[in-house]
Amino acid sequence: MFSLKLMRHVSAVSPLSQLKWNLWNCGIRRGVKVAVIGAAGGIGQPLSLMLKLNPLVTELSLYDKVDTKGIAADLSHICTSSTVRSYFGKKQLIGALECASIVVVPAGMPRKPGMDRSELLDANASVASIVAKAVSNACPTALLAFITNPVNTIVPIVAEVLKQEDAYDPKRLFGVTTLDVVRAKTFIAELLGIDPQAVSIPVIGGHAGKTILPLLSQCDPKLELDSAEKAKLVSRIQDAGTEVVKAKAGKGSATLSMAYAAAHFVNSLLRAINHEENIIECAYVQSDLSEAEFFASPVLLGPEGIEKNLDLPEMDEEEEQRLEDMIGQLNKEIEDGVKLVAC
Ligand SMILES: NC(=O)C1=CN([C@@H]2O[C@H](COP(=O)(O)OP(=O)(O)OC[C@H]3O[C@@H](n4cnc5c(N)ncnc54)[C@H](O)[C@@H]3O)[C@@H](O)[C@H]2O)C=CC1
Ligand SMILES: O=C([O-])CC(=O)C(=O)O
Repeated sequence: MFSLKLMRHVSAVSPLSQLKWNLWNCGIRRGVKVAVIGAAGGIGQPLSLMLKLNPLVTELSLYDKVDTKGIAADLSHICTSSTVRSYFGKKQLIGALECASIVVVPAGMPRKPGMDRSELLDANASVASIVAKAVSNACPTALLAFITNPVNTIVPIVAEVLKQEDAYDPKRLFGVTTLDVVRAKTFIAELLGIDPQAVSIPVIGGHAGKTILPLLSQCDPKLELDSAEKAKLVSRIQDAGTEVVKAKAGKGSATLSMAYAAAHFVNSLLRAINHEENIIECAYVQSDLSEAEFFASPVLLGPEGIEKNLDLPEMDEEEEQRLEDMIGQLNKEIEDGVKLVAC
C-alpha cells in the first residue's frame, strides 16, 4: 500500500518567498480561477466544458497527471471570456493551483463492477494527499471540492494532511455529494411526473451505500408513499452509482451526470464567492450535527466557504433509524482515513 509517510518527505515545490510573492500577486489579480485536478478524465473533461461555459469563471486551469494540452486547446476555442490553461505532470501541479479560488478534484480511479467505493482507497488516498499538500503550498485559501472516491474517507484524509501543513480550515473543505441530490430529484420527479427542477430534497450522511440518506419526509412537493415504496426509492438512490457501474460494464462509473452535479456545486461556490445570499447545498463537511465527525447535510455558503452548517432537517422515525444504522459505517470510514495519514 502507498505510504502516506513517504508523502510528507516530498519537498514543498514553492519556497516561502515565492509563496509570499504568489499570494501578493493573487491579491492584485482580478477574477476567479478554478482549477480542475484530473481534468483529462471521464468526469474532468465534461466538467471542464461546463466550467468553460460559466460566466463566473475567469480562468480555467486544467491539470492532470497526463497531458492536458489538447483538451485545453480544444476548450480555449469556445467563445466565452475565460482563459484556459493546461498543466500536467508532477512539476506543474503548483502552477495549476496558484491563485485558484476554487479547486475541484475528480482525479483518481473509478469503480469496476463488483467493487465497493471503499476498495478505491489504496489507489486514491495518495492522489488526494498529493493534491492537499500542494494546495497548502499554492492556494491555502481556496475552496476545495473533492469528488474522488471513497468520498467518506478521502475528505478526512485531506483534512488530516492539511492539518499537518497547518493549512486546515474546515469551512473550505467539501466532499461533493451533489450527485445524490441530483439523482433523488430525478427519481422523485419520475414518480410524480413533474419537472425535476421543481423537486427539493435533502440527502444527508455520506456517499456510499447506506450512508446515503435521502430524507423523503422533507421532500417538496410532499410524497405520499407507503413504507415499502419509500424503502424502494431510498434503495434506488443509494444504489444509483452501482446501477451506472453495472451498465458501463467495466468502463468506469458515472461521469456525465457527475460532471453536471459538480458544475452545479462549483457554480454555487462561485455565486457565494460573489456575495450572492442564501446559497444552500448539501455537502460532506466537518460537522457536529451527528455522531460522525464528517457528515453531509445542507450548508449555507458564503465568500469564505461554509457560512453556517444548518441544523439537521427533521426526520421521520424510519429516517432516524436509518441514520442510527449508518453511523457505524460512516465512523469506520472516517477513522480509516485518519489512521492512514497517522501511520
Ligand atoms: N463524488 C461522487 O459523487 C462521484 C465520484 N466519482 C469518483 O471520481 C473519480 C474520477 O472518476 P472518473 O473521472 O470516472 O475517472 P477517470 O479514470 O476517467 O479519470 C480520472 C483522471 O484522474 C487522473 N489522475 C489520476 N491520478 C492523478 C494525479 N495524481 N494527479 C492528477 N490527475 C490524476 C487520471 O489521469 C484521469 O485523467 C473516481 O474516484 C470516481 O470514483 C465518480 C462519480 C461520482
Ligand atoms: O458509484 C461510483 O463508484 C461512482 C459514484 O460515487 C457515484 O456514481 O455515485
